[in-house]
Amino acid sequence: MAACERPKYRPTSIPHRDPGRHVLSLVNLKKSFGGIIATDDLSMDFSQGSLSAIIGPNGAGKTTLFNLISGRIRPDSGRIVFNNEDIAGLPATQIVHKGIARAFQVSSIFPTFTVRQSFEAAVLAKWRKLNNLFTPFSQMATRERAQELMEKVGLQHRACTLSRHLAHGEQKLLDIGLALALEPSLLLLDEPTAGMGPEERIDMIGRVHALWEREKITVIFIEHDMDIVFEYAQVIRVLCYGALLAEGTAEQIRSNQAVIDAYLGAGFTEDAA
Ligand SMILES: Nc1ncnc2c1ncn2[C@@H]1O[C@H](COP(=O)(O)OP(=O)(O)OP(=O)(O)O)[C@@H](O)[C@H]1O
Repeated sequence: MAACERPKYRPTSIPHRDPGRHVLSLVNLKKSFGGIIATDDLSMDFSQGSLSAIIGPNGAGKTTLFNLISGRIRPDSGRIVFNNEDIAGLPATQIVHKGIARAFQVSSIFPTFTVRQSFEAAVLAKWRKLNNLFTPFSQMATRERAQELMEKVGLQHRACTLSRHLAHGEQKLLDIGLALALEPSLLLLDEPTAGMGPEERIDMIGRVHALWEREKITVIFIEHDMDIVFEYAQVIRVLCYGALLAEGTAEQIRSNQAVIDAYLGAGFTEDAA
């Protein structure tokens, strides 16, 4: 892939405008680390119930963007409007409470738990947040909810397996399932197919797509696999040096000259044909 050069124009073209209700809007969001501008005056809107991808070269600011939305880091300036409320700078725990969950390596929190125990712990954590410490919880209800979540991500056959003994793809499913236990309306997925072979990737993104359809939640995923992005994302946003280079449908992004120049590379259109 071609190296990303700082965009001279910004953004070159935004042919796509999503007409749906915006569940999340980023307004002039900025974040720097010393002299590095990781998020460069980003503004973008995410429609409720959409499945969209964030792409861009290494160092483009994708992870930083997820860190900002999920409250892991605070922006220098700008707004993150979620369900009409500015959540910029709120602590991560409060943001989860408001309905944004991020699936990443949570399984490592429960390495000595079985899959069922991990789900039960996540369900209890969610319910404890909603009630007070002394609210009695039915073991049956916890078990049923954990079972439901395991089935949602297709891990019910691994209920008695220790989390750390799961295969790589199964760990990812556990991460996603544990994020779903938080009952989010917006789910952030950080490279759901990373480290997988071609067949496993298709299987994983197929599961993510099925979940998105069934749960009717908004999903934003970071992904490097262009075949997956172009096949599954309704809207694709391309970052380059922290700025929005372009946004649009697969067709629009594929043929966007600025994206080809900065990210996809000149050979891409011929390869795709
Ligand atoms: N905590 C930090 N301290 C200093 N610099 C950081 C920090 N986090 C990110 N950066 C820098 O900000 C820029 C954006 O990084 P980020 O990880 O968001 O990019 P990315 O698009 O997710 O990259 P990749 O695809 O490699 O994961 C990079 O130059 C990175 O080195």
